[in-house]
Amino acid sequence: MFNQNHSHLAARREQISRIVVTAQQMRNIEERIFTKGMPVAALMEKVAGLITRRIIELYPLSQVSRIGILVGPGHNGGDALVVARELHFQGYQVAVCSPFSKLKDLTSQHAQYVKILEIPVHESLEPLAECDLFIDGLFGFGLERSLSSPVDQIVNQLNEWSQPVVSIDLPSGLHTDTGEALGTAVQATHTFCLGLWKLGLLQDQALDYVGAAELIDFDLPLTDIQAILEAPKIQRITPQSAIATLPLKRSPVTHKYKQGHLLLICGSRRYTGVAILTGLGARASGVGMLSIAVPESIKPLLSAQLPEALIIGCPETESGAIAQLQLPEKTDLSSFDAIACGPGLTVDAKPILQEVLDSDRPLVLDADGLNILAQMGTTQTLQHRQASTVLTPHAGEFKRLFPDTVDPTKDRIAAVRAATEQSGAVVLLKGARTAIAQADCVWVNPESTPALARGGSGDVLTGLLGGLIAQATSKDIPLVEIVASAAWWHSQAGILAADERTEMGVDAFTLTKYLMFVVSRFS
Ligand SMILES: NC(=O)C1=CN([C@@H]2O[C@H](COP(=O)(O)OP(=O)(O)OC[C@H]3O[C@@H](n4cnc5c(N)ncnc54)[C@H](O)[C@@H]3O)[C@@H](O)[C@H]2O)[C@@H](O)CC1
Ligand SMILES: Nc1ncnc2c1ncn2[C@@H]1O[C@H](COP(=O)(O)OP(=O)(O)O)[C@@H](O)[C@H]1O
Ligand SMILES: [K+]
Repeated sequence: MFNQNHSHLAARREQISRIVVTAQQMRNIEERIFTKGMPVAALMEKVAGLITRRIIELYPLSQVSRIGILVGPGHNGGDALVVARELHFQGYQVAVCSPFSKLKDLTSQHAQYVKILEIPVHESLEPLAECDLFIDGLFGFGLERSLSSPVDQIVNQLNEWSQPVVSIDLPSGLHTDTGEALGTAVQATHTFCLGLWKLGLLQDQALDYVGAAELIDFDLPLTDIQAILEAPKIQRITPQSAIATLPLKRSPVTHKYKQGHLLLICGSRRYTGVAILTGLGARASGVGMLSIAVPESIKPLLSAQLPEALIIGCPETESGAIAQLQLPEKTDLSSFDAIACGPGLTVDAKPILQEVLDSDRPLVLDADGLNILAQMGTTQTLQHRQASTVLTPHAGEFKRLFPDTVDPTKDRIAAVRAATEQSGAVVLLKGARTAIAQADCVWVNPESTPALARGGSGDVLTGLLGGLIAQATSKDIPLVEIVASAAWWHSQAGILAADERTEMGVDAFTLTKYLMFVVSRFS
């Protein structure tokens, strides 16, 4: 019985940790449970109790004694006032900054009560300058417009000070869905996201404000969540979701051709190292057979670095790009389980792209593969493909591929969704929080490291991804999930490498060495 409950809780935790909501969806979920009878005030007590407990764990009285609480007009402010009261009872010296004259009813009642408890309440922030810690309860998902005076000045002042800040639900000022700072926003040390992950916290532009983010689960029933969240669904990649798609178990009687055959087409005389890095990424995927097509003149270099791979030397252009694919005898593109094409090709390799697009194999396009595709016209060109295509642009490549759609620097999730809808491809938009979309399904990689912001780390991803797709062709796993798992694996290797070697120590070659440790750690 105990075990059953335990596994039930673990399953809930996993499900909850994958869900991502917009402000409107969160509002609808909460309304649903309030309509069913959960009192708003009771929920606020519960949530604030959980927040208080976590603050005490992170900032015990032995280290922090004075806490400043910033209170906004809505229920985010209400949460903050309950936290103020509870911290006061726990022995902290609490002071409140409440710059709004009009508060929602419940918030106003809590404001009255903290005054009765003789907790000092100020309209300005200045009297709180000596606090050791701040709790930001100005706005949560109810923020509707840019911060204006005086609250914008309060936020700017707070950001200038050096004390840690815990934001309740979201750093105040951030748009709940796009993560954009509306005018200004609190730069938090910790963000305690309440109930379900808000989309804005997974957008790159929010990351300078969010600090370390964690979810405070307050037991929203899964049935109520599921009743509101219809497709399209946005999900966070978790270790469990990623590991589930990796080709970890092999049949004892398998052989190399059953473990996938990947063709990489990459490199030029100018970009030799790129081809090596892509090859090393593919090697780490565990793919059964690896063939790498490169210009003839760099074949010896590739052979030296990847002795297990079949290196196919191809005729080259004057500039040192692959001029045409020259596959070994009795081999054509249908001999491979997947093709990954693009890193280091240069745009002179244009005829190659047409050839791989015409094949009926799953195809990953990256780097120059994307630049050539953009020249050809993304949507029209991909219309003719018979098999799946995965595009892996960073924001610059994305804009070239999809010039007339949502700007990926404004809303990455909306952008990646529009791109998959337009092109029919699986689109992986690289960044700090890489987003992957196919049809109405979106996955976001919630954890990574800026150590990966370094030339060559994307090439490693292309090889890894190609190798995983080649191995999965006989399995019944949605392609978008394999792509999401590759992004997760790549980031986790970066995190592991950065932990051991600092963020400066993760060059792309080193990254390839850490890939296998991720799987052994999590599986
Ligand atoms: N409903 C509940 O009982 C729960 C509420 N929760 C908390 O409540 C928050 C949402 O509460 P609310 O819907 O009241 O929203 P907020 O507290 O985020 O703020 C909305 C209030 O601010 C005003 N406002 C919006 N933008 C403004 C701006 N730029 N300048 C000045 N005023 C502005 C609105 O008119 C409204 O009164 C969540 O983020 C969370 O902290 C959670 O604790 C979960 C349970
Ligand atoms: N700030 C960051 N945080 C986490 N990951 C990042 C960050 N910046 C870049 N990355 C990751 O590093 C890789 C860079 O790929 P890309 O831009 O194609 O570089 P390259 O072509 O030089 O290999 C991508 O996987 C991307 O998601
Ligand atoms: K807040």
